[in-house]
Amino acid sequence: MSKLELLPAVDVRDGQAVRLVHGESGSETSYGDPLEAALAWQRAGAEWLHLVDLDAAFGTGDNRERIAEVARSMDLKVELSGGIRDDASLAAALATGCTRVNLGTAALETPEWVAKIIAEHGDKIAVGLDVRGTTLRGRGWTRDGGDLYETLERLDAEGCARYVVTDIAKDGTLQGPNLQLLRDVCAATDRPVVASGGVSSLDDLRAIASLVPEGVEGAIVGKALYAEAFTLEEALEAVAG
Ligand SMILES: O=C(O)c1ccccc1N[C@@H]1O[C@H](COP(=O)(O)O)[C@@H](O)[C@H]1O
Repeated sequence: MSKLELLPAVDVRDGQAVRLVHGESGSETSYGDPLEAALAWQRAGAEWLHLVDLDAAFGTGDNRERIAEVARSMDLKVELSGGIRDDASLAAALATGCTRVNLGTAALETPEWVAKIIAEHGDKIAVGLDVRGTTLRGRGWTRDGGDLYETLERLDAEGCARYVVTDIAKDGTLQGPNLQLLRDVCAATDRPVVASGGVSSLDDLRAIASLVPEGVEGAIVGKALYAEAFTLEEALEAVAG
């Protein structure tokens, strides 16, 4: 079995590292300084950081300078998300030196622009497929944005390099990942899939790792790490191929 990549998450709202439940604004638990959180994951051996500007995703402002400071301070690979919806926000995101960006709303609302930047930037662009059931959600997960599988087919045809798949119903709940959704998405695309939402235990990570042969490449881990359900060192050991 190949190794599953782990991406500890640092979501930033109002300058603080936070975790949400179901991605709902107002459900924040704060975990302090985002740079300290990111450095802690790096010290623990992370190869990736999933860094999210939640205010930009919700349209309640942005944490652009704080996010850039975190991204630039890291020696590891950074996946940057939240509010990347036009040329200016994309340029600012790429200027942080991040390894790739992850687009949500733009893939639903401005498909021509997304097709153009996929053609220009290749695997520096991932698309976040944030779903309730099989309906995509954008604008801070507050607005419906079409059918998962129709959008996946379109993005595949445009050359999208990878997908970050989040089951909103699971996100931030510590109730376990939606393995069937991951299997279904992997069956519908030949592009790698990063799993997001619901991880609560090392067994959950082992279950996601069992889907590597089907196309799952990585897993984002948030609340379980902050809630100390396990350490990042234990998680990396659990999924080492
Ligand atoms: O990660 C979350 O908890 C989250 C909650 C609510 C909205 C967005 C969230 N996260 C990330 O934001 C991007 C979408 O941002 P945008 O639509 O491109 O502005 C999405 O990929 C999630 O990773």
